[in-house]
Amino acid sequence: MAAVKPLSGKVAIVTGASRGIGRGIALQLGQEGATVYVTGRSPKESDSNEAAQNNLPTLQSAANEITSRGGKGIAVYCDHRNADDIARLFEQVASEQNGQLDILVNNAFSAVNDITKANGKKFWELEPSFWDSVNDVGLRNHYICSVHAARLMVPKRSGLIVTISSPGGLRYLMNVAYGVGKCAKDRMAADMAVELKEHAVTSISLWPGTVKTELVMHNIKEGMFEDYHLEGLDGDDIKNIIEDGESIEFSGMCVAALAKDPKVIKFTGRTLFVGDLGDKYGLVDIDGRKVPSTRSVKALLGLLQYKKTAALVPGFIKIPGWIMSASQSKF
Ligand SMILES: NC(=O)c1ccc[n+]([C@@H]2O[C@H](COP(=O)([O-])OP(=O)(O)OC[C@H]3O[C@@H](n4cnc5c(N)ncnc54)[C@H](O)[C@@H]3O)[C@@H](O)[C@H]2O)c1
Repeated sequence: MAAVKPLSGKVAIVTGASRGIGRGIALQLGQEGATVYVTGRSPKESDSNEAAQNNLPTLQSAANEITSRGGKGIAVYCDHRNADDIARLFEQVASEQNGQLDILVNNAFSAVNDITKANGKKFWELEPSFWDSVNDVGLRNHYICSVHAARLMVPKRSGLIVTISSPGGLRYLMNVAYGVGKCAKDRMAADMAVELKEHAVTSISLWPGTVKTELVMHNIKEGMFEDYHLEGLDGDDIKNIIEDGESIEFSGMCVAALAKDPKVIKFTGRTLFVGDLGDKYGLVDIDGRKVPSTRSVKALLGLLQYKKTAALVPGFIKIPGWIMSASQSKF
């Protein structure tokens, strides 16, 4: 008889899971046996056209792969810019799962291409609508999803809400709208934790490292990084960093490890780095590589292209989180 998988009987929603980090998280939760609702935009809208034209994966293929890995994948078309669509998604899950929702992963994001195209432009040189492109799906939608999820989780005194963020939450990165959105997500996860803790529901923010998603790999092939510049690095440096990045599934391994941890509430309110969770839970990426922490001095030097110095620094030396936080003090 096949062994029962650790997340068998658990119900998860992963938003924006047709491709990228959301897809990787959904696959890993499915592999551990969960029923996973994966969302993406309507097939009539640009997402699926983009997928078909650019040979990117589709939402239904994510659902099929979850099922083939031993979970149950359910594809739901939901435009996360639209509050009614979001409400319908949670109604569907509540009615099909008898009010049970164990895991919400706030991941959907609509601005990867707009941000790449905006490279080098100041906020006043972009249309004000750039904010909406980044933060309608990338922030507002996560708040709305969390409201609906908490309404299902609080009465059951159980649940895990993971919000996918990035180092843009700590300091200026790429552009103003991006950093403000990420900083707000970290704060949203922390403030939700204050109100959820007495109800035994966990809320954390998770920072992946650099991830070689299908879309950025496609964009590299299309030459979108040729004239790109970021923090003193040029397009070739950025391409190398992305190509050397972690797989879309490593964040998923971390979310699955958190979901399996009976003491996960001890992390509530915190912003966690995937590299640190890899160390804690003994995880390696699907290609067998160890993923460095965003706090690793060696990895940071490597990212800044000080490769010779990085080679001399032991991998276990990490910048304490409080120093990173204090270095960006508002006061
Ligand atoms: N890629 C990286 O290196 C990296 C690193 C750290 C953090 N992040 C963060 O991870 C998150 C996901 O990024 P990604 O790189 O995987 O993005 P992606 O563009 O590859 O995937 C985004 C997903 O969201 C979906 N989506 C977009 N608009 C939608 C809408 N209106 N309704 C429903 N679904 C919609 C897309 O279909 C897709 O499935 C973002 O918050 C990003 O900032 C990414």
